[in-house]
Amino acid sequence: MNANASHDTIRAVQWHGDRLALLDQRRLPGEEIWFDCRTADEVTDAIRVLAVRGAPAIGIAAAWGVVLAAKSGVPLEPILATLRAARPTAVNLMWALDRMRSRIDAGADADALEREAQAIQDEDLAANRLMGELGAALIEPGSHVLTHCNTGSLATAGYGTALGVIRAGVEAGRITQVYAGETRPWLQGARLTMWELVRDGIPAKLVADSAASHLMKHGEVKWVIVGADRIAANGDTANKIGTYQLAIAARHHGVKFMVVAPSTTVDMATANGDDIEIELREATELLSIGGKRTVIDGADAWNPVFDVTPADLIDAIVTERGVILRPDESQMQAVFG
Ligand SMILES: CSC[C@H]1O[C@H](OP(=O)(O)O)[C@H](O)[C@@H]1O
Repeated sequence: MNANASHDTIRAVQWHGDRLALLDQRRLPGEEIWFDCRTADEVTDAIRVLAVRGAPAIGIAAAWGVVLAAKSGVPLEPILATLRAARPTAVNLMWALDRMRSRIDAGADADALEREAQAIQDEDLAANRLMGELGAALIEPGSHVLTHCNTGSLATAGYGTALGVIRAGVEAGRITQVYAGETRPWLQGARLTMWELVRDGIPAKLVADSAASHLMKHGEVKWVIVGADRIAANGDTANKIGTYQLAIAARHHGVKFMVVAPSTTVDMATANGDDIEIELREATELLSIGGKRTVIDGADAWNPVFDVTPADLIDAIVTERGVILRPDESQMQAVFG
């Protein structure tokens, strides 16, 4: 691994006092294009089109959207509502907006809201580093692991959740090979996770989503390590589409399954995974690749972009508050109740 790992330099969401600079994740890995959001509505649009994506990152971006609105003096109630509706599954978005609202209700001015948004961002980075250590400690030296989607610096304030565990595990010699699933249809794994891992000099191989079970069958991986968008009160976990089938295959093949997410991803107000809204995105995202249509005209598609892994298929949930092994409602209540 490159001693000057670049993960410390990837900050996909950057506040500049009167604008929010975003690294456009639709353009990676071919182009590193930045653009500025100067209004809350521009932040909402950026979240909607996945220019910024990843559960923690969209919560952080939304918090800065509130600051942009407060500085411009527009009424904040409609701004909070519009930001909240940008995407439905990742609870970090609602958590961040609720935290900003509580400061607004307490009379915070624009400067105080700016400090709050900065705190949200800084706390996320600190949580990722702690989770990296906690999760890596579970992994026996010399392990190969499989990850899904992108849960790295691009999806957070930096370092990453599942990818943070992988970074810490590689640094500690506990992980010697990473397999990254391509993550159809938006290709977060192929386009974003491989970009982060190659930049860090971490040994990584891309695998087709459909190759994951075959990989596990041949004993190539010890852990599947993924992020989360919403963890319900019983430990059921919503994450990128394809996660559920990875968990089924992992259990079948005796591979351990780790979910890594900050406490801002835990939603104790949602009883179980059946109650988590799964975002359905446009069929066109499935009917084309890189803007080129790959399916006959007239064809339609069903494009859910998250699924729910039941708690009984999860071996460990790693948060900055600690590790929950074989999560269930009572353990979740003990830590997050
Ligand atoms: C630490 S990112 C968590 C989560 O967010 C991603 O979804 P998306 O790329 O659609 O924003 C993916 O589900 C990650 O696991």
